[in-house]
Amino acid sequence: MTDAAHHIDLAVIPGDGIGPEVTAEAVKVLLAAVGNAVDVALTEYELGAEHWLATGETLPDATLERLRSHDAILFGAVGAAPGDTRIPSGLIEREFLLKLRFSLDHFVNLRPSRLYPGVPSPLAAPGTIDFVVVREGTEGPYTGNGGTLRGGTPHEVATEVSLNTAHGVERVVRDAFVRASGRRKKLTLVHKHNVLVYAGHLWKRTVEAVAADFPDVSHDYLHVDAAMIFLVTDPSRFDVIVTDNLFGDIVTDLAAAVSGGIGLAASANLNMDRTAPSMFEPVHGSAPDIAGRQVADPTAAILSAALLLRHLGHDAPAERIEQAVEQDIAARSGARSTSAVGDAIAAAVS
Ligand SMILES: NC(=O)C1=CN([C@@H]2O[C@H](COP(=O)(O)OP(=O)(O)OC[C@H]3O[C@@H](n4cnc5c(N)ncnc54)[C@H](O)[C@@H]3O)[C@@H](O)[C@H]2O)C=CC1
Ligand SMILES: CC(C)CC(=O)C(=O)O
Ligand SMILES: [Mg+2]
Repeated sequence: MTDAAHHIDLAVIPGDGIGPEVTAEAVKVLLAAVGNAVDVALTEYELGAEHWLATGETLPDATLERLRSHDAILFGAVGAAPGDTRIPSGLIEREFLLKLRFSLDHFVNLRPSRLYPGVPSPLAAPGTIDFVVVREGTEGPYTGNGGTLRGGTPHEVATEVSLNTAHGVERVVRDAFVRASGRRKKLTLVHKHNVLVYAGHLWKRTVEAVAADFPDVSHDYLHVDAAMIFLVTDPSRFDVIVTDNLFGDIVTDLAAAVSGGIGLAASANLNMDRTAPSMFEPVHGSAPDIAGRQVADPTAAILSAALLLRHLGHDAPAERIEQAVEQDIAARSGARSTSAVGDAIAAAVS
């Protein structure tokens, strides 16, 4: 057996707000699930809005290089409260989080949605939601191409350019087809090519071209606005959704809401070429409105740890976590603290 079968060199970035609270539970459960079978070396990094306030650092290049040396990164969330005027809006999101995702080439942002048995959904019936969103993670409108001309004047012009490359679109579309092939064999491209014609047509042409290599997978297309109707009225029609960085961000918060809440939604930022560590984090943000009160649901972070273990080839402990989460969710009755949820799931996987 290789050393990778027994050892994980894990970077942990708890971040801001509820990030440290939910990440502590994810680490607790991960360690309990692997037990003595895998030696996990943890290195914690203080990064995020609070760190910037204390030091003026977002993501120094030296820190990025240290992060690059780990097997994987477990991340909580970063960001200040929307009204916090001490921190320029977008600074931490762009100069820490997006810099990290782009630098480590996390081109597949995988966000599974499943309505677990026992979870009350505002809209969907049990068993009707089981799809994954494959969100492009390194391009789109999040690349920071843009600017302001004549800022603050009545003639101000603000741009935010969406970058879509043939290479970037092809690799994520191909990944989505591979995933669809291993699932219910249905891929839906979500975009807005009736208005965003240049990017939209590149995505559509790419899906048509890659589809030829996957004759077992059927594919269709929905404009993003109509897709949101079906996500609410008929989520069972989706198996694999592939979409760009911005649409994927929005689609997956709605997907989380209809499948039991943002506290259950896990994600993986994957470098599928394995040229750098992948990063695992809940879909949600730092939730400043509930931070520090031990009321956040750590399930999304815990399920993200399971995705991490799977990515590194530790399928058995990942499976234990997923089953324990499913049982924990099914048995929920009253309110529990963040750490009580983590304790219960950790006990179940030990
Ligand atoms: N990956 C990341 O680090 C992300 C960071 N952010 C940042 O987080 C900050 C807050 O952003 P918001 O727009 O408020 O989004 P958010 O996802 O942090 O919170 C939205 C709502 O969901 C609730 N919520 C989130 N996670 C929860 C959990 N685990 N359990 C129970 N309730 C939960 C919050 O209390 C809030 O009411 C901002 O600075 C934003 O930029 C937002 C999204 C992702
Ligand atoms: C804060 C953003 C950079 C990202 C985001 O909202 C997300 O990835 O879900
Ligand atoms: Mg988001």
